[in-house]
Amino acid sequence: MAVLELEQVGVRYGEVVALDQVEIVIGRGEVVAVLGANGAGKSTLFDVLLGLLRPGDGTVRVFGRAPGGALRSRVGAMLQNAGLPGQVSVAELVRLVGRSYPSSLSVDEVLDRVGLSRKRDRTVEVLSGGERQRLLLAMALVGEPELLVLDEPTAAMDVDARRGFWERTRASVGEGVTLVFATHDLAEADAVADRVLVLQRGRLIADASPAVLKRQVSRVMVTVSTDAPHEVVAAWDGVDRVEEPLDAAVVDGLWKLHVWANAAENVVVPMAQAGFRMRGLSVDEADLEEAFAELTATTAGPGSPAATQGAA
Ligand SMILES: Nc1ncnc2c1ncn2[C@@H]1O[C@H](COP(=O)(O)OP(=O)(O)OP(=O)(O)O)[C@@H](O)[C@H]1O
Repeated sequence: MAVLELEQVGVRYGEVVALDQVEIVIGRGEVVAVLGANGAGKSTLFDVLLGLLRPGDGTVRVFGRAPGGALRSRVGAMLQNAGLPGQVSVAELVRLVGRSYPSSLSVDEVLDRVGLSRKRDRTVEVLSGGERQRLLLAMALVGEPELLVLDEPTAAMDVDARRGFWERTRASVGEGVTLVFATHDLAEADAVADRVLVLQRGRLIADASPAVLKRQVSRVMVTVSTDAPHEVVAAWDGVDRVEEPLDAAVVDGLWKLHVWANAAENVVVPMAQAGFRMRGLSVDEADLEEAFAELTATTAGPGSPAATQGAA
């Protein structure tokens, strides 16, 4: 049985379409990253999954039932800007949250897992931003949930803190626990998740493994001196764009081209097969973040052909 099932889910805030015909099925034990720019609909999606918001359209099922209610005992959540009481101690707060679950980890164990043991008797108000995040994670983990929903859990962390956070989270999440988290960072999604969902203005524009998504958005720039005409190269499959550097002279019947393509072989193989000459060949990988920003920026609205369906 699927852990999460969204069918044609739509949410509007007045004129703003926050989720638009979203279809997602997530199975037991999957680790899924939800990516998207600010305002893409990630938090709205999480509110819907947790039963905090009822969608205007479509249906949502969590463990086969409507979200919220009694299901809360099977779900651990860490929401953005969650309010925390300031005067209570770290250990007390985790203990209180643990009591709301039918079975829970011991407070000391969960604080150890998130690296907060030394702060157990401190009041919440004196914690640093990163420590608050770890406390929120402890609160999400204490009830041994089968589904863990984390909304931008590492937003306030530097690179080292992020690495530590994910090491602890992955170590704390047992076999069969389903983890869904939001992030702005494709590299983080790649490092942590088996599957990436990309939201853009409320629409799901990609649903794929990080490797497939990277291939989809990855670009290389091939630089080559050749006698292949610009327009011929531009017409090959997988080639996005061709530029001739303005300052490059024709030397020995060859001119320099910069070719952006989704793989170097899409340039080099047809060039060799057609018998064009190649000299000074070099290949540069496009930056992953840049390529991803391009995907979310250029993919048009409804019915976009760039949508990648099906986790590979
Ligand atoms: N309570 C609300 N009232 C009106 N509009 C809202 C409300 N909550 C969200 N929105 C709008 O819905 C859209 C989706 O917002 P949402 O918070 O889900 O995006 P997000 O992907 O989580 O963004 P961020 O990365 O900034 O957290 C945005 O345009 C946002 O302005």
